[in-house]
Amino acid sequence: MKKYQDLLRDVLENGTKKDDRTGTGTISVFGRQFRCDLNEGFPLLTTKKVHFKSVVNELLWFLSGSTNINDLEATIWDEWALEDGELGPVYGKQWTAWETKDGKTINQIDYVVDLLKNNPTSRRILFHGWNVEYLPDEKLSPQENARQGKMALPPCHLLYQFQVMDNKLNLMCTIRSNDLFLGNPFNTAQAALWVHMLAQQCDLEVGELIMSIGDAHIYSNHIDQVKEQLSRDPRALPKLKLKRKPASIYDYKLEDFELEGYEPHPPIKAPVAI
Ligand SMILES: Nc1nc(=O)c2c([nH]1)NC[C@@H]1CN(c3ccc(C(=O)N[C@@H](CCC(=O)O)C(=O)O)cc3)CN21
Ligand SMILES: O=c1ccn([C@H]2C[C@H](O)[C@@H](COP(=O)(O)O)O2)c(=O)[nH]1
Repeated sequence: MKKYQDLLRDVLENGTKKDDRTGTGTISVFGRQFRCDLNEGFPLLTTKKVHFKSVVNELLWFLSGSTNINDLEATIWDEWALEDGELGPVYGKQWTAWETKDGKTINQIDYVVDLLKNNPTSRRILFHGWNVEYLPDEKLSPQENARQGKMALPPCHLLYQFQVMDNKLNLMCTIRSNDLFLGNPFNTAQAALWVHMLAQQCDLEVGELIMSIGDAHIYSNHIDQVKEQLSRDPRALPKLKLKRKPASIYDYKLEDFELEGYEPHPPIKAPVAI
């Protein structure tokens, strides 16, 4: 993942100091892309160990439609949830049960699977989470927003646009705001998982992943960790093995995902900005 290191260097060299909602402060650039050919390996960082199980768990949790951290086997959302575990209508709700004015719901994932199988030349194969009716008030805390039926946090990875060319499945994932040290490694690996899972379900080959980022930032309390990471040499990317073909996109389990040859540098801890 030299491209990831190049992005970190770009932000350190060209970024601007900026205040932010969390009060932590960032160095930011605006508008960056990097591309990964998924046939060259699975894009999981090797310059620090990323907890792959949490990456998979969070994705399967989104896909289940749950918005409650009690259904998530990871602690990464704890700081934003209400006492009962609720986060308001965040990712899983918008992806699988977007509410309509007649009181019904639309499953955007079903729509994507249907198009990939039945109309793969379409240029409309996408799902997104930016449901303006449920956006939080930035002046209130995540919990206050969730209590009022709003999202605790608005989506960061908000648009997943797929395209099929030469029987290969490509994805452009748009992220409006990206915590490059903690969030980005999860976001990139999950986007790659989407391509692998949908390609398997729809009898396609994996193609290219394009990560397209709006505000790409390094938090002021992640600088030392970033420098440590930049001092490390990237290693060969692991390979992802899907151990079986589940009956549908909703039937994947943690045990279905196996990484071969993941030999990263040690983990690096960093505080999360709330
Ligand atoms: N500031 C901020 N950055 C984020 O990346 C982020 C948010 N807020 N809010 C919502 C979610 C939660 N996400 C998170 C939160 C924490 C970690 C984190 O602490 N990761 C550690 C440990 C991972 C684990 O527990 O398995 C890491 O070293 O990657 C990662 C993503 C991504 N999102
Ligand atoms: O998947 C995610 C979720 C969150 N983030 C980061 C990006 C920002 O640092 C914060 C969100 O704060 P906003 O003020 O709403 O932009 O969380 C991420 O990188 N990836």
